[in-house]
Amino acid sequence: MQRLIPTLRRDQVDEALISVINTLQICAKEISYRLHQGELAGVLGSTLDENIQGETQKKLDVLSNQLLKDILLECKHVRAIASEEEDGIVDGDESGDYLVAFDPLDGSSNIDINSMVGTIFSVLPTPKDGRSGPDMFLQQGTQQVMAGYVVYGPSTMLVFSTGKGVKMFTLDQTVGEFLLTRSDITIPAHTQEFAINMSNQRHWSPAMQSYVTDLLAGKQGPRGKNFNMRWIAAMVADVHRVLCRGGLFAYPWDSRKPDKPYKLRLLYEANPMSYLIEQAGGKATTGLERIMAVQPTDIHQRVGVVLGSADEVETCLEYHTRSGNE
Ligand SMILES: O=P(O)(O)OC[C@H]1O[C@](O)(COP(=O)(O)O)[C@@H](O)[C@@H]1O
Ligand SMILES: [Mg+2]
Ligand SMILES: [Mg+2]
Repeated sequence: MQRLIPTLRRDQVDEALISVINTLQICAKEISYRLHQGELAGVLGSTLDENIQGETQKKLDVLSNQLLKDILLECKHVRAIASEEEDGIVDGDESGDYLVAFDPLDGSSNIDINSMVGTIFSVLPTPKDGRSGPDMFLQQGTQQVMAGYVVYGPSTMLVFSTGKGVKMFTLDQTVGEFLLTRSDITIPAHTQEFAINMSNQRHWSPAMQSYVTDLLAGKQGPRGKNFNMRWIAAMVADVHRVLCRGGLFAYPWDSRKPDKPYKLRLLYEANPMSYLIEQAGGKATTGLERIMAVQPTDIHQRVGVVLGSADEVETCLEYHTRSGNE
């Protein structure tokens, strides 16, 4: 089975980027080890702090963030990092060619129940126009040179793309190395499976409500087929399932908190996952436009997300278009 670094060299990935990916996989192994020790490592539970988004931080959110930050900033190719758990960006090496944005621990609510969580990352080129600070990160998702995630499940998997398809590596615990287990991932265009937090249904836009109502109507409804539903409550795990067997994943606009109508973050969650989904032949939209075409205006910005099997995403968009994209 192929090891990580030789696989990247075969794909002619540039050495600086290989070094960034290598740094990320070192962090992943460290986080994976702590997670698998679970309660024994004393890392479960919450802290008394909130992050910039007003969410209570879990001990593992803080620990994973610190690990990624410390190790990435030691890599001379990293110009700066931005994290869901940091107020602002943190500068690295002035001459670094890459910026790394990450969600250190995705699916935090799953930590204490020993369910799937992950780490999501996105690598952007350092702009050469003299920009500094957070502005460096305000690039469209189409500019990403690499994106991926680590899913800490029954096995730990590293899934990423450098623009040449999606590859999946599995951590071999016996030798401590990520080995290539699947490549050229392709998402089927059709699906009969969707993932959405149904408890928010009454807060969605009329278009989204009517789309999901028709899915639930099954064979007797306008879609003429039955759909299955799954919700792991960790985007990383739900998107992993979509990459493995197709499906539609959505966290759409909702009216619960008018000042915070979206849940998922553009830089740390939506863009990297969209990059993978598109690399695997799927589609990723906000409900209005391609996610990777959104021009970020703030590093912590949030967006609506509808992604997955191409034809199903298109169908969902038709409901939005018909209702005038309200
Ligand atoms: O609480 P809900 O509505 O099920 O939301 C789950 C969603 O929130 C998230 O957990 C947000 O990510 P964080 O855990 O990094 O804050 C997503 O991974 C997931 O899709
Ligand atoms: Mg997250
Ligand atoms: Mg998180």
